[in-house]
Amino acid sequence: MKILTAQQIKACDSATIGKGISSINLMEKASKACADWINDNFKTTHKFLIFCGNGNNGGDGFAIARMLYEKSFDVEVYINENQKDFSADAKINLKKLKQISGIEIKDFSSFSILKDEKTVIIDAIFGYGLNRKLSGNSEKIINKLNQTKIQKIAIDIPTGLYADKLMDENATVLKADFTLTFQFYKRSFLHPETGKFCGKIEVLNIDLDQDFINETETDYFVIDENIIREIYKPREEFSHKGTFGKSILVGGSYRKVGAILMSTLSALKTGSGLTFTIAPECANLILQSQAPEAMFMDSGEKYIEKIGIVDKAVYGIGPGLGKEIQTQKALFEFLKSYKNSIVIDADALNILAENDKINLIPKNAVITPHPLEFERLFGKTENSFERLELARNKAEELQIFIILKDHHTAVITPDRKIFYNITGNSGMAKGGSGDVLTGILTSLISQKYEIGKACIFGAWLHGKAGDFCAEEFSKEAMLPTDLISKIGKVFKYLSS
Ligand SMILES: NC(=O)C1=CN([C@@H]2O[C@H](COP(=O)(O)OP(=O)(O)OC[C@H]3O[C@@H](n4cnc5c(N)ncnc54)[C@H](OP(=O)(O)O)[C@@H]3O)[C@@H](O)[C@H]2O)[C@H](O)CC1
Ligand SMILES: [K+]
Repeated sequence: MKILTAQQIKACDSATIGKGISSINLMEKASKACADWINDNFKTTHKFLIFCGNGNNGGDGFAIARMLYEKSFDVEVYINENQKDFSADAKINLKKLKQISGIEIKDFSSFSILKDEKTVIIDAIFGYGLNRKLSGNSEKIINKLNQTKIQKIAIDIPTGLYADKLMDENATVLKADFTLTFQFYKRSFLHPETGKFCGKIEVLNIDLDQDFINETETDYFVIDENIIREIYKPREEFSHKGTFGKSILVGGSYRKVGAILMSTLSALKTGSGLTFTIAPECANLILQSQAPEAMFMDSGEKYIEKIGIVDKAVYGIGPGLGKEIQTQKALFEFLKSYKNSIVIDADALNILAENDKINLIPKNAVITPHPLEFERLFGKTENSFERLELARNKAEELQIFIILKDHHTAVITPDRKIFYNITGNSGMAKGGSGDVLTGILTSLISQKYEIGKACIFGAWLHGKAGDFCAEEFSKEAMLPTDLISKIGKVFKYLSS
């Protein structure tokens, strides 16, 4: 799914209006989508306080108020009486509202904080037209609403949040429980500093002009199921284990064998035909007993001393690798002569960063840093937006794929495209999750998925398995090893 900027969405609206639907009818469609969602998710015993701005976000609010009233909800509307004139479409909907005697229209200042959980706040003050930090009455009312401990629904975008960038320093932003947004995710929904204001996001289709959307260039995408179902290749029946590639997982060190075991198991569970693990002798027993399907190639007693090159294989290197000098030398030697596909994670990334050997990362490699590992490799950034721009530059400069792990993991490609993943949850923020991802990615690439597609599919699959785990075990109790056990359920979900 494409992510468009506020400017592009505005242009998309005009293109849609140019195709025959009037702007007021587009607003009616958007507002109806919101009113229908609210009607499906709240009982008529709920009362709605709708706060409206002077632009089209406010216009949505007026129309939603009318529609909820017609659906027998109790509704009150609040406006900023000394704000300047309303937009044309907001004016039309305000006029319609004033003809309904059953709806009171009050000033923001008459709102007082309440506790009644049967009352729900709807924020229709500013949407994608926000172009400066809130001030005056709009800042005051948002602060007041944030102190009100009742449910809040933001229309299109929580007021105070920009669509495409980080908000200003000390900006006031509505903390919503739900965000009902039109047609597209906005980038600010997908970054940690800004996404935390959105609550649960519902993307409502309002049939914007598909030709315009198809023709509009963007570097930003959300990984949705349509993309995944295009990438996923059901397994061929007439095949043999060689058809499904050869994965080599490299890692493990004394007292840190679990990491490479999890990578090995997740590579197996993701369907790799032949799976080998290069690890020190101390890992042999646990690997051979816990992952009998994998073949074990030892290298050193307590830590890896040499990394052999196996032909026509894909390597996943790093989990539990440790940073012994001998291991470091083995890694540098290996990377100097290895020319095939590779996933580099965890300690392998840290070794390269600490020894300033980033130039050893082969072209088309996949690196999977979390923010701290990213910072060690490429330097400090002020925020996640800056970090992503730096990742785009580095992916292009080094011609590599970067999977930047965060609440919403982002896949960055060598041609500077960004694919945000929206599966997964905080239950995955535990040691070992990254090791599972490394196994998944190595396995998919060894099964001849194009590297970029393997990154997108692997990030989505990893998160989807995490969502199944959260459902079954809770976010607190789920473990990375549970993730591995749910990989099969994701494949069954995809083939259903
Ligand atoms: N395709 C869609 O997504 C559709 C969305 N719809 C809704 O339309 C809004 C966007 O409406 P718009 O009128 O462009 O902008 P806003 O309502 O968000 O803002 C209104 C004006 O407010 C001014 N502004 C901006 N920032 C501030 C601020 N901090 N303080 C005060 N005023 C501010 C600005 O005007 P200026 O002239 O003052 O610059 C804004 O223009 C979208 O979010 C949806 O809710 C349509 O209903 C249908 C299609
Ligand atoms: K809003």
